[in-house]
Amino acid sequence: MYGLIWLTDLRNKLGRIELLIMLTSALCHDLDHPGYNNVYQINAQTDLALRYNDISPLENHHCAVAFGILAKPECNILKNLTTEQYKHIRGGMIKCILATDMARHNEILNKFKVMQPVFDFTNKDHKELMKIMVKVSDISNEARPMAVAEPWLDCLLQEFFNQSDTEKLKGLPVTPFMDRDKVSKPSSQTNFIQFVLLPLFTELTKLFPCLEVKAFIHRFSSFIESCLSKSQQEDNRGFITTNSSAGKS
Ligand SMILES: Nc1nc2c(ncn2[C@@H]2O[C@H](COP(=O)(O)O)[C@@H](O)[C@H]2O)c(=O)[nH]1
Ligand SMILES: [Zn+2]
Repeated sequence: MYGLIWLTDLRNKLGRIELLIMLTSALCHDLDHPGYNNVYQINAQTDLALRYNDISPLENHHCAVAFGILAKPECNILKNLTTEQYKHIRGGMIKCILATDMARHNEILNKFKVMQPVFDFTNKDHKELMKIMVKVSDISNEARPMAVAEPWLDCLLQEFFNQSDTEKLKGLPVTPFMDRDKVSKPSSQTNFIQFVLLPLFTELTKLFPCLEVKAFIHRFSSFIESCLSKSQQEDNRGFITTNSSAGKS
């Protein structure tokens, strides 16, 4: 989120309170995540699903935990604000964190698409952008350099497989995109990139064309780096072979 705010120059387009809402939401949006998604929570009738009546149980929980932390005097970064400012920030954070429920992905993206052609940073209704920014920060692991992205992806797949294993064990419906017998790393990622990430990035880059070039250069430079390091390894191997054969002769 911090990087996105800089890349898109949002510091000069939104107010400081909006920036605070986005940064704090991004930081808190997955607090106390149990590693099992909403579908599991609902099917397994967990305490969270019962508490939140099956409505975005996880995101409601992350948000409640965030405000529980903020209520502690030693953690309350909002304590010097006015009641009005606090209410505004709380309302904004609740909207942004609840927007990270992937079941609402299309609803939120479609709303943003509609306002795209007439987007106005000063229009109150166009604060939808803040949700999009939090969502992009949440799911854009794949936009980072491969060396950073891949270990996180491995953790995500481990989390998926753990959930589907538990679903099988408990006789619950098995979430297909988490099933180790049905998905692989490439199949999972090509689908996610094609159907979720690209449509989201496409909309955001219409508003911030600078992202397209920067993201491309970033990806391209890491691709070049990996090619270079591969060719260097090959060179090194060649060097060792030449040397050892020279030694033999
Ligand atoms: N197959 C992939 N799914 C991904 C990836 N990045 C995110 N996601 C999905 O989004 C949710 C985000 O919700 P969260 O509450 O867990 O943050 C996550 O669970 C995945 O379902 C990805 O790179 N590949
Ligand atoms: Zn989440």
